Amino acid sequence: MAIENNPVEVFDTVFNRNDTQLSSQLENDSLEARIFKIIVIGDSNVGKTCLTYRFCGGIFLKNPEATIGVDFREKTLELDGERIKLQIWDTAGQERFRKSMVEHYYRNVHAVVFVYDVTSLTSFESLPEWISECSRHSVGPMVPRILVGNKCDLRAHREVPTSHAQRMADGYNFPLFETSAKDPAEKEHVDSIFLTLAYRLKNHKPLRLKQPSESSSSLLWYQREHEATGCQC
Ligand SMILES: Nc1nc2c(ncn2[C@@H]2O[C@H](COP(=O)(O)OP(=O)(O)OP(=O)(O)O)[C@@H](O)[C@H]2O)c(=O)[nH]1
Repeated sequence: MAIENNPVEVFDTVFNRNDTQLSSQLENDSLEARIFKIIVIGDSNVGKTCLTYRFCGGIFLKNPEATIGVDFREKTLELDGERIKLQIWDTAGQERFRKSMVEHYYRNVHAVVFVYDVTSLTSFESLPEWISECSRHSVGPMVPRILVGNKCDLRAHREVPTSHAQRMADGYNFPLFETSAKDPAEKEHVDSIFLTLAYRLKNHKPLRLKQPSESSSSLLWYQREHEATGCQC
């Protein structure tokens, strides 16, 4: 089955979880690969799922369903001759879908991507609350954070000027990216968000995460497909 045929099924079969087993499984098992956990946070509908799909699968999802709990995607990168995996936690923006998972989002996180929608002032104004939640969950100041304004393709509907976003980013001392998960011409820009984090994380200590078993893992299938077709950064 080609990934384009049914990407939601491919990713979600094994890796959409909203239970407490997930975290302990990830934390207790032995390390098979150097993995960094990156969480993607922000209001519902800002495009977190689409950004992670664009980065991990190279595609744009027109009609993604609201994330329930968390979805995982992984991407293997080769940086300066070193292989690392980014394990990207696409979190639920809706409060009712994130309640039971919040503790798990933040545990042992290596980097955080805060996303807002440039056509929604409300989503931008929510950022301080997302940033505070992150700090409330003891994410240390050394954990890299990035601010991402998504949906830049909707130029006529923009509500958040770059200058405002830059002021906020400077205030927090985070890098700011503005991009579009939808516009194929922005693919490289989307990649650069995660690559920026990857380079910063390269010298960090990796999480000890389990490599899922080959027989049951859609994720490994996905990775093998992409490695076979050379679809890696
Ligand atoms: N025009 C445009 N639409 C986008 C873009 N990114 C996402 N969308 C659309 O915005 C809607 C929400 O996208 P999602 O990726 O599901 O948003 P989310 O932040 O993951 O939402 P939750 O799972 O509810 O937290 C979908 O209809 C997408 O097709 C973009 O860059 N441009």
